[in-house]
Amino acid sequence: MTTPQDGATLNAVMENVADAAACRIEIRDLRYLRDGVEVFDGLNLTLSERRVGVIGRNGSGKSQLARLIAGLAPADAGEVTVNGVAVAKERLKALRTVGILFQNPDHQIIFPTVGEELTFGLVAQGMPKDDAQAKARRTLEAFNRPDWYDRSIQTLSQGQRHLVCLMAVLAMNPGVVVLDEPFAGLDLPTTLALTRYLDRVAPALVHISHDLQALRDYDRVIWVDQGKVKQDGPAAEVIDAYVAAMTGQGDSDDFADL
Ligand SMILES: Nc1ncnc2c1ncn2[C@@H]1O[C@H](COP(=O)(O)OP(=O)(O)OP(=O)(O)O)[C@@H](O)[C@H]1O
Repeated sequence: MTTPQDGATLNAVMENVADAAACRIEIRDLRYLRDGVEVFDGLNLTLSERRVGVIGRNGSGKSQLARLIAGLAPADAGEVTVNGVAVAKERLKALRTVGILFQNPDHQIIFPTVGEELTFGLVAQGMPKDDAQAKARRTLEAFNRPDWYDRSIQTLSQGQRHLVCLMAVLAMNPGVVVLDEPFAGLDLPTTLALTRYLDRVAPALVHISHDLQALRDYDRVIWVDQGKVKQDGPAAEVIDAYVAAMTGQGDSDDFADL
């Protein structure tokens, strides 16, 4: 990947970037069932740090938490608000408040060209189409990809598709970006480049990952286990406790609780 613009230039193009200090996620008495399976029963969390990591075993509830914070699923009881917006109910406001990146860009990209993909999110936010197209072009320029506007998604590599998703999300200027393992399967330089982009311009990040190293410098890490917060605190402390516990479990060759 080629070098992006510096953070100040990116911020200027992203426009109206939310103040990181004002970003706040409130999860109150959250109950959530997925196809009859109880994923959360009374979860409470307040997140106001700039970089929050979420870790936990397969099936512990991390992706469902990401969907709930992004407002993509309604809670069965309780509420999730991001910067005061009830994200599942106030969908238009939620699109301006929180963005999400999934593991597989092909689950996120809908349109055949890069320009259409970036324009779509902005129009969904309520921007007139001409303005949205102009902003899509400005965003591509900020990421040193001005020639990608008419580029077919099919001609892009997996890493490049991730970059399209990232640009589409950041063009919408969300205060909070939720990352649901978006870099799994990418090579190290691509992962580092995408992470650097995010670090420069995303006001607040909630990053779900099995890559514990990527979260070591975060302000806070939450270990989720069977839909509950098992440990919550400084990154190094929580990650070390998690590794110690998982190393013990890994010795047992038991998949029963997966
Ligand atoms: N589409 C679905 N239908 C029914 N149950 C689901 C669905 N998706 C997830 N679940 C259940 O919800 C629970 C939490 O799953 P979730 O995907 O949030 O786990 P995760 O922590 O993200 O796991 P992984 O690390 O494997 O991605 C699991 O018990 C899972 O079986």
